[in-house]
Amino acid sequence: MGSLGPYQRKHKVAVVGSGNWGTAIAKIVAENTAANSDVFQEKVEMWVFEEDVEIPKTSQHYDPAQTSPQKLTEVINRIHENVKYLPGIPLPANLHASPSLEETVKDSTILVFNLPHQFIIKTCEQLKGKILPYARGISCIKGVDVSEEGINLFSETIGKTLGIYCGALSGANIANEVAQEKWSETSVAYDAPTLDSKAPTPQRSPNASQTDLVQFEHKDTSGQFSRVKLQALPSEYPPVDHAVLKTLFHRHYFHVRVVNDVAGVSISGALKNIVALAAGWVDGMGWGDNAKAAVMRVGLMEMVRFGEKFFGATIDTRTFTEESAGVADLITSCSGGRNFRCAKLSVERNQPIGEVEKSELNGQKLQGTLTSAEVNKFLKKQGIEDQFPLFTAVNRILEGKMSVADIPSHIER
Ligand SMILES: NC(=O)C1=CN([C@@H]2O[C@H](COP(=O)(O)OP(=O)(O)OC[C@H]3O[C@@H](n4cnc5c(N)ncnc54)[C@H](O)[C@@H]3O)[C@@H](O)[C@H]2O)C=CC1
Ligand SMILES: O=C(CO)COP(=O)(O)O
Repeated sequence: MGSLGPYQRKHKVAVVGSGNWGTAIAKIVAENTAANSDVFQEKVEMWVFEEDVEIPKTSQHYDPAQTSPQKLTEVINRIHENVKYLPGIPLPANLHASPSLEETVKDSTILVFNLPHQFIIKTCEQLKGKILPYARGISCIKGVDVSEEGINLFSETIGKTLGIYCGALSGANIANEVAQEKWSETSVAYDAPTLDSKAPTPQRSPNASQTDLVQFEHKDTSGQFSRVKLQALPSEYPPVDHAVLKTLFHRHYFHVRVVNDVAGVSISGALKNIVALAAGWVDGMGWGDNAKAAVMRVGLMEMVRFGEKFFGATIDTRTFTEESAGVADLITSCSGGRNFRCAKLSVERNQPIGEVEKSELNGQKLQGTLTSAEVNKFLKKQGIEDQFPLFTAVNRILEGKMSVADIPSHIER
């Protein structure tokens, strides 16, 4: 592609995570860095939580002479396929798998985080001090960092842990469909940090240098904001803005809309997983599409209520209905997502969902079960479980304290 224009340096992009969605997003990013080599270095590093794998007999790469298991990173780099988490999908040759977190992120200016949410905090702890201080992040994680004490978006948790700004990517994106290049949309949320001198007067810091940026970050359930100082990206690099992020993620089969509402995009991606469990159970009961639509209606209402209550000052509730990350993701997840499919099977087989997850997903992870427990713990602590009857019902069913048959009467209360 063209020249660097006024910029002397190109962005180096790393993807932290290589599961089903992690690998699909790494494929997109590597395709785009190759197609836009004026802005990005072509080679993309992808961190793999290393494990031994066997190439299945059904794969064109199966070799009967290979009798012992092989390292997943070596397989990906040799045959350009993630045989365990995204089988059958050819990966670009400029995507390199690495078992080392430190090597993966070295010198990277854009970090894409894409792991099941239960692993992100530990992974970020290991990244502390290993990244460029002016790097920028995008979290593709669907989950929220909830404890009894408070809620953080994972973009915020990543940002705080690493001292960087982090946005979010979320949408109606079943990974296998996106990897097969079937058309879909997504939402990228990025509210670029501003020069401190441009900050609203009450928040302006008298001691800030021209290179300091500030970000106003949701603080806690009181709706307060904390002021976070960030290192500005050196002027040798193209600024990480909506245009650059669109160039990084948009493909002819993956249409990106970039918005500012990081909270709305993240919250809907996390909470729809709880609703998808209920949709799967209801479907497993054979109750039909009307019943599933009822669960989705109440679920969407609770998603919006949760967002307004705990992220009221920052969230744009139109995100829930107008962006891919909102109702579109709810619909696709309640049609063919893993949470939906495993919940449905658990009713049909009368088997705990955790057992279905182990037997059906080959190491992929459900996010709804854990998110349900985490959100419930938080709601209980706030004393407002009754304002979220569907979320509460899902948690009680997972805990074995309520049956799926009780959902209609419970959500009508
Ligand atoms: N799969 C999908 O269709 C989509 C998933 N997402 C979201 O993307 C995020 C990542 O999901 P997937 O890539 O699908 O993951 P996945 O469900 O395929 O999970 C497996 C991944 O977890 C890794 N892992 C296992 N133990 C680990 C450990 N102790 N530490 C670090 N990593 C470990 C595995 O190596 C593997 O890469 C989730 O939050 C998910 O909700 C979002 C859109 C679509
Ligand atoms: O987030 C998804 C689709 O947008 C995938 O959901 P599952 O994790 O339930 O498969």
